Amino acid sequence: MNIEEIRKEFPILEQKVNGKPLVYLDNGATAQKPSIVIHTIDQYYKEYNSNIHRGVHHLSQLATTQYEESRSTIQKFINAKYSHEVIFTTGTTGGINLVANSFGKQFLNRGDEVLISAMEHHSNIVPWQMICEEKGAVLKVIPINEKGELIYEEFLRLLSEKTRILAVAHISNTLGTINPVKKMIKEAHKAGAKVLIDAAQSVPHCQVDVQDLDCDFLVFSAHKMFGPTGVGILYGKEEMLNAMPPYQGGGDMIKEVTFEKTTYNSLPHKFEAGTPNIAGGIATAEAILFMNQVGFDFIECQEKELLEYATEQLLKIEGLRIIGTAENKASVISFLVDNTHPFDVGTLLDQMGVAVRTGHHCTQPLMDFYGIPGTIRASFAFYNTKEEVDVFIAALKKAVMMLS
Ligand SMILES: Cc1ncc(COP(=O)(O)O)c(CN[C@@H](CS)C(=O)O)c1O
Repeated sequence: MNIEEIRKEFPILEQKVNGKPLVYLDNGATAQKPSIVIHTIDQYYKEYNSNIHRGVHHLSQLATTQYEESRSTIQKFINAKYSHEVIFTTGTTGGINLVANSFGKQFLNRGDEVLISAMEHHSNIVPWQMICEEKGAVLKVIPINEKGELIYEEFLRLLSEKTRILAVAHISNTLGTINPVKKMIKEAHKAGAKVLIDAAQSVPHCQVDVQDLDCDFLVFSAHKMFGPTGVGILYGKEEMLNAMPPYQGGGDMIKEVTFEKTTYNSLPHKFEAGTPNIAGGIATAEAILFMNQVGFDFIECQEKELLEYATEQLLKIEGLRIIGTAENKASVISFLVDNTHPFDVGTLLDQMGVAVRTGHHCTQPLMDFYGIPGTIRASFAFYNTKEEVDVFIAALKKAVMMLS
């Protein structure tokens, strides 16, 4: 598919905002949905809505088959060894909380260390703070440099025999920095630590292969990769997930319940208590099949072009400073303009139909590092175009003029 054919698959891109064509540059917050994803959810509720794993009737069998086939599609998408290593969660946040609590309960003890980085999203900071407080473990933070890159020597220095788990973003949602996670995983394993990769911002943009990475856990959200909200995926190595206690109790996660004792279900259901977002889970597979149809060659090439072009045009604007200038970067640009506040710029851009995000992007410690309250962030997806970048730049120039 060429870019015109791709954009036709996203109905929302035809929308007007404040009378202007929508230019959607907030894909880091959530991506837009292709028609096949929308249709799949509509079709489920119209044709075979029922609960899964329990009913003997036709609709339940159909829904169960579709849901479990989605699990297999996800397994192949991230190249997991087994489909039961794919756990449906509520999102990246849900997945990290599951690992922090279950892994933490089983393997974290007083004086142990959890290692994260200074660029982490709050959902990869707060759950670890909570479990460290509960278990008397210590949270350590890998510092970054002014460009927004991890200081690798500091990472190696902070790793020790006390490090139980390393939890880092593959790609920063605020800076766009791509971290060298494969070699970090190798080093962490040498030190005896397990590794969780927050792949919320990488799965939508590049091929992620969990066996090649050799990570112990990897989490991401369907809504950032063109699927529905309320669905996330936790990948975990079979031996890790089998060694961890359930995270939530309820239906589906049990084998047998008596008032004296309950035995638990096997993987993946041990970690999937209660009725899930069935339609969302099924539609997630369609989002993946759509991405496969577009192809990562196109996705990575298109987004690289957009990043380079947008960066070049932004740097022509006087008083503009880009926050996050890593050598290895994804299509996320955070920036500030002298004598303006991000919120004001974002508001004026919205009046011109351009959707960006402003604020701390759930990375307040990162804002503290730069000594700023927040940034303006443009985050691109493969359906954005250079023409949209031109509209964005013209609107930004107008906004800056109005504010100065
Ligand atoms: C790196 C990273 N890690 C975790 C999350 C949380 O994803 P959830 O689907 O909300 O659970 C996000 C979501 N970042 C959004 C909302 S703050 C952004 O605008 O950048 C993320 O980018």
